[in-house]
Amino acid sequence: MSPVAITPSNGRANLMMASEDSSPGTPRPLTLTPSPPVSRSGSSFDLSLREDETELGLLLRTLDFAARKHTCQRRKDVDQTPYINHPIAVANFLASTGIQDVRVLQAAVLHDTVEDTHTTVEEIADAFGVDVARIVEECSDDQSLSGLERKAEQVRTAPYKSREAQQVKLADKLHNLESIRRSPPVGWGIRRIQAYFVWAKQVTDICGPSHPALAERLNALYETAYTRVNGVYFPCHPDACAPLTEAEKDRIDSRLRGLPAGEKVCPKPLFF
Ligand SMILES: Nc1nc2c(ncn2[C@@H]2O[C@H](COP(=O)(O)OP(=O)(O)O)[C@@H](OP(=O)(O)OP(=O)(O)O)[C@H]2O)c(=O)[nH]1
Repeated sequence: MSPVAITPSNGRANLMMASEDSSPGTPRPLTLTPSPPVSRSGSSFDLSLREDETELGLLLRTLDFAARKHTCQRRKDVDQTPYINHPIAVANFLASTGIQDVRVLQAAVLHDTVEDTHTTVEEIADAFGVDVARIVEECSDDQSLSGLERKAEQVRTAPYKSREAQQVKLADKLHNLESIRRSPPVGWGIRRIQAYFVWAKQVTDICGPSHPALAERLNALYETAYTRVNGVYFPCHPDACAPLTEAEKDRIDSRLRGLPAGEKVCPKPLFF
């Protein structure tokens, strides 16, 4: 996705492509100065509340927007969980660890809409204000890059993201990592799981200071997450984990025993 400079204008979005003045074919300039906290951005507090709308109503409108955008999408786990479960869980991690800024919770709910659906940053700014749009933009990978390049970009740009975007990143990674430990994406083997954990730790080590409560949960996970694939037990993070004990193997067995074998996706077609 292209970098977008967002400037507030009468509470409405006024978005300028950062590359507008570049000649065609010129690589787009990358912003490498730390983003100011959203709370100190041009719009001092842009909540985009509609007339008579409460913050709770705004959050529900945001959930409704994200649910529509992700309607046809599923997660990669064996259950093919509805995709919307992920952004809801990310927002819930933040709310349950003390984040009260509704713009951060909205951005968490919306964080994959630009990257994974046809939603634009401008559309989000229009519906929810420039602050939320900017956080979502900061959390969106450039889809024109390869998977490996996107991963490298996340590590490279993490220090320059706003505190709010870093908080969403922490919650996003925590949910993905917990999902992998509980039920790895179909087809993922040991190497891929460990590579994801190693990479995620690089990103979350940088973002950690933005929200110590989540950083602590992530560190606990890196140190204690083990799983089993094709009968082989292993630590999810090859370096951060303590040696695997027999008691831990039993815990893995009992956790995985509850998982479906993958022959039926959930939900079976149920229509109400
Ligand atoms: N753990 C897990 N991940 C799932 C699942 N379903 C979808 N995903 C998404 O898949 C990506 C991780 O898979 P990769 O193989 O590393 O990434 P890629 O498909 O985008 O190349 C994550 O997004 P990402 O944008 O690459 O990473 P992130 O920035 O969201 O962490 C994650 O949000 C699932 O069931 N479990």
